[in-house]
Order: sequence, then structure tokens, then C-alpha cells
Amino acid sequence: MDVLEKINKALIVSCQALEDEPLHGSRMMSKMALAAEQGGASGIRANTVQDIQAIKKEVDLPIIGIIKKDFTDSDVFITPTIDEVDALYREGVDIIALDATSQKRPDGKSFKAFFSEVKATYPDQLFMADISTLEEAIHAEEAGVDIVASTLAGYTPYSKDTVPMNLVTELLEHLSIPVIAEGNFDSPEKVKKALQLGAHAVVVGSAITRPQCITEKFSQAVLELDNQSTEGKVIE
Ligand SMILES: CC(=O)N[C@H](C=O)[C@@H](O)[C@H](O)[C@H](O)COP(=O)(O)O
Repeated sequence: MDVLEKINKALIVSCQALEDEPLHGSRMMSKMALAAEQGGASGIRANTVQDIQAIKKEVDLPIIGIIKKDFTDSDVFITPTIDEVDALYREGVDIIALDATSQKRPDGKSFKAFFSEVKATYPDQLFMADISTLEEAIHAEEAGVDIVASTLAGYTPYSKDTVPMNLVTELLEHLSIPVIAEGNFDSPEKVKKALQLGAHAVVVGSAITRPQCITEKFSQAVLELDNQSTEGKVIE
């Protein structure tokens, strides 16, 4: 079975914790991946070669690999240059995801020019374009990517108000390559809906693997209750 078949109509769990997050560390991410596998995930999305190596020791699932890197002169941060693509290729990940937004890239190239170099260097590798708008998705498909994902909807200055589910609906209408729903698909209902719409797979991250975000939802509910009772009180 090829990789696209393995993740067809499936849940992929993103196991990522940056340096400033409480669960940062490859061992922790590998255990998150193991928990995801035990819970029924069909794939893992992971950041950095170290995390990917640790995850591969724990699970036997297709991996979407990324390397996040910040540049002072560019907001493109997911697998931004060919150096990160090369590191992921050498690691042998099933799919390499990269930023395909129209924001200024660190190398100053357009996504089309960047990707044409990438594709020529690694012709057999599967590539997934993380985009924030329909236009970027269409350009990515034209550039020759294999998969498009709604990962960056809401994260570029010009997509702030985009609802990821609505973007996925649009992508499915206009593209002929597989569309992966990713970015704020934070409930089982949203996952089901995206798959029913026709998404090839859904990537869920924070709602499963970032306990600080999960806790925040619960503590927010407690705060709302506190506010309601304060509002109801008669202050003498
Ligand atoms: C914007 C950005 O940096 N997204 C990252 C992309 O790799 C991850 O931090 C997200 O967790 C992932 O996309 C899954 O999304 P969510 O965590 O909303 O389920």
C-alpha cells in the first residue's frame, strides 16, 4: 500500500513541542506518537530530525516531516529553505511538508521558483504544501506539489478571518490533488465533517498533544462560570 493510501480517510496526529513549550523534547514527542498510535492514528506529523528519529523508534506509521526555522527577514517558517528539505529527505520521511504561502521567502524566491529547484533535486519525494488561501493552493498545485493542506489558514496576515473548514471546502472544489484538513480541527466532529466533505485526511495537533492548550479550554470554562456567578450576585 502506498503512503497516500495508508492515510486515506484517516487521522494524522501532529506531535510537536517547540523549545518554549512544556513538553519540548524528543522522548516526550515519541511517547506522544506512541499514544497517538495506540489511540488509532494512521500517521504522525513531526518537527525536527531529532523528534522524527525518536518517533520512528516508537511507531511504525507514515510520517509527515517538517523543520520549523525562524528568519528575521521572513515570516516563512515551515521547512523554509532547501537545507531543511535536504535534512528531511536524508531522514527518509514519507511526506515533506513546506510553507507554500505567498509571503516573502528567506531566499527571496517565489514558491514556484523554490519548489521547482526542490522537485528537480528530489524527484521521487512526496511534498505537501502548507497554505493559507485558495490562491496559494492553486499555485502550489500548478508548481507540482502532491498534497495541499490548510495548515496556515489564519496564520498569514491576509488570512486572519479564514475559517479552516470553509477553506477546505473551497480547496476541494478547485483542486484535483488530495487535500488535507489541518489547523484548528480541534474536535472529533470537525474531523468527521472534513472527511465527509472529501478531505483525504485530517491532521490534529494541539487538541491532542498540547496539554497546556487542552487545560486552557477547561480553565476557560471555569472562569466563565466564575464570571456568571459574580454577575448574578447582588453587591450591597
Ligand atoms: C501554525 C503552525 O505553526 N502550525 C504547526 C504546523 O506544523 C503546528 O504547530 C500545528 O500544531 C499543526 O499544524 C496542527 O494544527 P492544530 O494544532 O491547530 O491542530
